Amino acid sequence: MVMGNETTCAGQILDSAIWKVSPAAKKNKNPNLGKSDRRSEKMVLAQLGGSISRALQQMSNATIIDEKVLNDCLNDITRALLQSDVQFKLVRDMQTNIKNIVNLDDLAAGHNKRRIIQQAVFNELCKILDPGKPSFTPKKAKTSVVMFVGLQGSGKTTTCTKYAYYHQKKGWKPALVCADTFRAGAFDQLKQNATKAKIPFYGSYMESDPVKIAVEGVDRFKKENCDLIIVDTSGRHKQEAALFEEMRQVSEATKPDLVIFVMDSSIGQAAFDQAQAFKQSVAVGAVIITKMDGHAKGGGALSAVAATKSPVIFIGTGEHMDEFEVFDVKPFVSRLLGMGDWSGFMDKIHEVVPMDQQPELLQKLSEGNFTLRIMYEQFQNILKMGPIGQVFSMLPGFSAELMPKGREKESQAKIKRYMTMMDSMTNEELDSSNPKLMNESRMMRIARGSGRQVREVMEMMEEYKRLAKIWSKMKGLKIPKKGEMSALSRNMNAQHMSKVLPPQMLKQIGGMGGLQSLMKQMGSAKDMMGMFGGGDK
Ligand SMILES: Nc1nc2c(ncn2[C@@H]2O[C@H](COP(=O)(O)OP(=O)(O)OP(=O)(O)O)[C@@H](O)[C@H]2O)c(=O)[nH]1
Repeated sequence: MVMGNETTCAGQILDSAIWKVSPAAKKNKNPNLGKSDRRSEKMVLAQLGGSISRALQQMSNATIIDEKVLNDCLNDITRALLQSDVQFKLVRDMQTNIKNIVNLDDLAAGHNKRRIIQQAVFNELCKILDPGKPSFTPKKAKTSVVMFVGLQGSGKTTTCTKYAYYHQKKGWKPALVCADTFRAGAFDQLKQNATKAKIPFYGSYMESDPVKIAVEGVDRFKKENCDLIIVDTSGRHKQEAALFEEMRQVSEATKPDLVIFVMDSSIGQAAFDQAQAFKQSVAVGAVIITKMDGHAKGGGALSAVAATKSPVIFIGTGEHMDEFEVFDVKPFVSRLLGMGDWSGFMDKIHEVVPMDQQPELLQKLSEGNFTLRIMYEQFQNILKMGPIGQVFSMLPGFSAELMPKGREKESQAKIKRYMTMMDSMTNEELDSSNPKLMNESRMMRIARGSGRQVREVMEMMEEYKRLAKIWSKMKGLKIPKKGEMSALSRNMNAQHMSKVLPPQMLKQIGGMGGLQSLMKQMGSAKDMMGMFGGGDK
């Protein structure tokens, strides 16, 4: 037996975001997303979200909404879902439900049609993704055994380590048991991952009985008071009886508190059957979808939930240990439909802008006094936020589709270029909010100092002026403290927001009327709050 050594168990951004997306949004040509968008769910289903948004837009453009227009719209949505690998039956049920919910008389009476149907689609997608009961949640300092199951190559072993690492960072004492005796190299892989993350592990090169290893490992770590014992199991290339029998035996012997089914997001229509087959052998209680960073259409996630009646709890968004995200249904669906996620966005600001800079920044934001230094600091913050598209997609009205592949990288490179030029500025230049200070000779000096063209310095100044203009519109805006979503909605009125939002975004929301009703709903309806990330936390 081989045991791992027990080591020490181991705004402004808002407006800059708006600016940056605008040129890309205008183009809106390439909905495909690539590796650079690795992070996350909101990117993965961008195409689906885009198709649904388009269907809704087309419908709301129609002068009269009759049964035919509604049917056409629902057919487009259905097609988009099927193309994204959502199971046929789920899609058909969803269509029927929406038809039952949406009242044509309401639509005819001039209510905001797009929002009514969007809300119905939103609710239906949430219903599919939310099985109604949360999965077992392990408790810190109380031993839990969690068993991972899934086909070979689904990302199971990687995900076990990510799951352990995620909890370890939160102060848990996790441990990994390798009960995969089928794939040569599985133990080495787990050992390597575990060592890197300083997580104790248990496994064997010699023993061929997975049940024996699993039991020994679990016992060992129980004695060592580990609070999260994770059992990695074998996989097979395809669903076969021997695998399911083995899963059943390991489960019976280790009595896991939770069985997590790991599924590769790219398996498409096979998702439903595969998930169901595992559920029939062991008591699957939660699902983790991996490789959401790839080109998967992602609809399989919906099918897996439906098949196992278990929630998706995390998603894998890359090969690295920390490319792992908690999965939340409502923000996921709202971003999918291009509805944005305000609380996520605000939380991101609070997460990224250092605490000591926050009051000052918010003060400046409300004063509308925008200097090049502020721009520099905010560029730093934006770069820290990760892919810019991730921030954009949190804005209401923006679907990730508006941030096509390639533009993001370009935007990041541009920001870095601007920062290099600003490094060659004097304090006086950085702290002035008067663009006239930047005369020709200063620009030439900056270009020389940073090894860039004068033309590029001029371009940066144009960008600065545009940003400063948006900032001036943010004057007086009160930004809520972390998690204070309802305060945000109270403090921002539609008038204010309509000035700040780029025109095409405003159009997407449904013009001033759409924005007003959106903000009203944000302030009152609890459900809508959920739509934007769950409301106050
Ligand atoms: N891009 C990406 N790759 C992933 C992700 N999760 C896992 N992988 C990769 O997928 C491949 C298979 O992952 P493993 O963890 O070995 O798969 P497994 O399901 O444990 O395979 P078996 O042990 O044979 O059952 C590896 O190359 C991983 O790095 C993810 O979220 N994104």
